[in-house]
Amino acid sequence: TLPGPSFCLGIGPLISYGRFLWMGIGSASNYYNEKYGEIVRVWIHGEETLILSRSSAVNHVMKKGHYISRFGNKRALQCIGMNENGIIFNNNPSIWKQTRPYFAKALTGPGLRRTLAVSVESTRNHLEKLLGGHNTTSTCVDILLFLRAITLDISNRLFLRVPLHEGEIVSKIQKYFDTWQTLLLKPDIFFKFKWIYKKHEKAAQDLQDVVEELLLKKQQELQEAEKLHDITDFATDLIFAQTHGKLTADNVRQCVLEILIAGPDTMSVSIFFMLMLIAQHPEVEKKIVEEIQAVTGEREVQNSDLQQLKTVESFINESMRYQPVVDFTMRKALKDDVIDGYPVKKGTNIILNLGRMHKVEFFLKPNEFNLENFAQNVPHRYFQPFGCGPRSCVGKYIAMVMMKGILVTMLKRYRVHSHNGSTLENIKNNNDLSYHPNESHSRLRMIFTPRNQAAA
Ligand code: HEM
Repeated sequence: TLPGPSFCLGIGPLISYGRFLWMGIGSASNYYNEKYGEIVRVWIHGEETLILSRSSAVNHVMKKGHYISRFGNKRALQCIGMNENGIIFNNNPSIWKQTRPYFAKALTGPGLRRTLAVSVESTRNHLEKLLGGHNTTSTCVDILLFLRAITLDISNRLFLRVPLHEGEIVSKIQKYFDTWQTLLLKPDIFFKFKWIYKKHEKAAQDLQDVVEELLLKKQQELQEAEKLHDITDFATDLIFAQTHGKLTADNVRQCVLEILIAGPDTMSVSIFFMLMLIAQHPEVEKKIVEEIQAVTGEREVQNSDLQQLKTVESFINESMRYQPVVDFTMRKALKDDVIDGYPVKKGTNIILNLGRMHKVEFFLKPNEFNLENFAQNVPHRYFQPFGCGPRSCVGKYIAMVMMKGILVTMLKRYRVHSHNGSTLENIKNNNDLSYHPNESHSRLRMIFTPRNQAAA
């Protein structure tokens, strides 16, 4: 039998579901793995749910073709437009199979090659806009807002290419994410009380409306253009697919929405954690800055440099391992199976607890932030921040390039410090749909000091 709390006349399922709603998905998963081991059976919404943090079990699920669906309340997914639309929580395998290739095309090949230059330019522009006019040695920056604006701008330049109001959209993306996180596992009864979830519905609708407007602008531009631009983009491909009846309008809008939120939801917080780790580990900063200087000198980072930025790469990997933003991923078994000797029924929900997996196996100093953890080659099965197999992160290559472009461009010019003595250990975090700082009470700030002035 599978380890985990006992059924006990239905009390076990009630308690475990309650724990997920109360603690958040990431925290509850860690609680159960810690208490019962690396393979645990609990219940969410009365459905059997496995929480896996043993690498053999996690890799089994990731690689097999019958775990290509996720789970979540259907009403919640309808409310945020993800039900059978888009890609991230599209639980209809045949529609998901139609949409994923559009993402794969945009996030690899020529798009991937342009990413570094676009990331550098966008980061430079934002740094100049925010800090350029200051003569003072240091500037206090609302860091998450800043990083979200950069990641949104990069995504827009790569995938949509229409003028947009960054501040307004960043705030709508955050509210959309909060809605997604709040509703995802709620019981059906919650949706019977419209007055309770009305504000969430509005938050989701607001972002959908903005994306609709952006798509209209894009369609207009395409109609007015005398010939197609040299570089086609994600949005253009989707609009053509809709014109040819291959994708519905709702699906196209949702795909554009998802490619725009993917960066601000994941990378901005990841880079924030990285900047905090740099601020807390001056010896690591020194190594990174020396490497950047040796490889790029006075010029901006280029694609041909990426292979040589080995310390930067180890630093990004170690940061994602030690302080992950995407701590787990959710799947559903579409067939009966056996995982690590345990029988698993079709329909079972699966949580792959990647963050914990990265701390319980293989690494030399699992509970420390230490670049030595990546000093030797790490076999893929022990380190999967983006997942692997058919439902892995389709943006994994582009995400690495964007993070390198943003970090290198910032660190070449600025030293970063935390504000008011905040450290990763003392800022409050939520570990629900993702692991991120709790921003409900105050905004997080960091101090940027120009390197030339810091040296003087
Ligand atoms: C630090 C950055 C990022 C991390 C750690 C991350 C991690 C992940 C993980 C763990 C998954 C689930 C994989 C699975 O179930 O096996 C995922 C899915 C996904 N990611 Fe990322 N991601 C990042 C950035 C991005 C970016 C920049 C994009 C696109 C611009 C992106 C697009 C997606 C999409 C579309 C999916 C859903 C794929 C599907 O369901 O078929 N991600 N990501």
